Amino acid sequence: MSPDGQSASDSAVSSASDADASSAFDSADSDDPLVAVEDLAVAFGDVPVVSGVDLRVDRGDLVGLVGPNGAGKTTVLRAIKGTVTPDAGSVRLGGDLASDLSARERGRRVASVPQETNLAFDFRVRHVVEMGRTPHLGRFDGHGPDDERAVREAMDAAGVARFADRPITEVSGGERQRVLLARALAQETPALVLDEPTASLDVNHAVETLELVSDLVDDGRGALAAIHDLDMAARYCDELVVLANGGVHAAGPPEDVLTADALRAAFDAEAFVGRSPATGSPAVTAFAAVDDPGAPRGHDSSAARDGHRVHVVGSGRDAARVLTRLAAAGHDPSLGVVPEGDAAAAVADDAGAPVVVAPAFEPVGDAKRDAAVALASDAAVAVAVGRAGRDDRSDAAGTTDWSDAVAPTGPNAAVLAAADRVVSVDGDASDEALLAAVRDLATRRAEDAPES
Ligand SMILES: Nc1ncnc2c1ncn2[C@@H]1O[C@H](COP(=O)(O)OP(=O)(O)OP(=O)(O)O)[C@@H](O)[C@H]1O
Repeated sequence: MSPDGQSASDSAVSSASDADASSAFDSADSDDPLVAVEDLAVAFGDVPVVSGVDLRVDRGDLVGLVGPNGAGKTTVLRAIKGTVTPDAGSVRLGGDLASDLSARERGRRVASVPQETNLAFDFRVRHVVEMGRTPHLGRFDGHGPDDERAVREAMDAAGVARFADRPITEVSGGERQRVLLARALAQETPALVLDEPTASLDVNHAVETLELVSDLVDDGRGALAAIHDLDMAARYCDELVVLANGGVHAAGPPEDVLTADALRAAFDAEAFVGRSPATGSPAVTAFAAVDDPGAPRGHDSSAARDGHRVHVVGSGRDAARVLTRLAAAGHDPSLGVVPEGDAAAAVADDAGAPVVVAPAFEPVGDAKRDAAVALASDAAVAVAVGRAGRDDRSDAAGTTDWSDAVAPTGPNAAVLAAADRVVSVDGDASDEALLAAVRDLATRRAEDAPES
């Protein structure tokens, strides 16, 4: 196939044909998806980029397209816009094959916000936004009141009215991105495709932009957005499509799709997926991969991690961090005993890790202690997270002093005693040291185990 003309790719619509002026798309009455991509394949020359891509955007859907650099997100969006011709498969807009539609009709069905633009001329911002009206104009029409209203509303919504009379060449990268959003809004299409719409935006404008798209979707439009920021994608999108390794790696609601295994397989990243306390949506913490020969990584390693059962003893943020890092590295952690409300307990819940929690101001009961002992003795390794040399203990009143949960006479002494092998770390331990020690002890334990 051939990429067909970069020059046309960034304009709202490249030409106006009257051939289908009467076929104004009104899918409000239709059950057809606004965008349906089926079995799409695109190659540049003889280099395949994506194949077998299926996705659909219905009214009310904000679909996020995520994936590593070079996965083909922009290519898929360009195939939908019609600026790249698929080698195989189909793109339908409102039920009709996009290839059967004129540029004008496509421009009435889908508007795009490109990642970059070649708007080299010093058009005023207002004129760039007015270009969004092109698909709605007859061959000889000027802008009418409806066009002026649409342009005004789009500039207000995207927050560009303030610099409407500035040349586009004299606005910042982030302002330019919002101008392109305004141009797409002025097009008043049922579907929007956005390529990294927040890439150059400060945090306030990034949130405003996604809130705006989200509101438009709630009002009945549909949008497909390539987004690198996984937390933002999880927060705003109804569904995520993960592109990786030449195709769709996973698709579905963010909480189903953003898992540590999926991130490892798609992004080759070590990541912990928790929950944002503020929004409740998945929150991704990625770590620099630690060079570890025992831990295979790579494209086909989604289920191949050599993880071990590791029981963590300790409390607070230090234990939370250790648990997070172990889970991201593919281990299978558990935790306890920790006091109710502890930061590490919240992380364990997010990780789906077994955790034993005891009331903060009472002695640790036998049942709790036994439960943690069982977890520790089942683990290949226990990690004691604490401050070396402390000797805190249950006090005379019978409550538990959690200030150093791993002290030799502290509340978890019996739990640590039950573990086969124990790694002791303090809060400053490096990831490398922690992971190397865990893997080393786990491997030695496996070697020492009697043959069955
Ligand atoms: N016009 C082109 N000619 C040849 N190869 C291209 C062309 N456009 C893109 N590619 C290649 O296709 C692959 C996918 O590129 P694409 O821009 O779609 O990825 P992406 O997922 O959007 O990446 P990023 O996250 O970095 O923006 C890359 O390897 C890229 O180099």
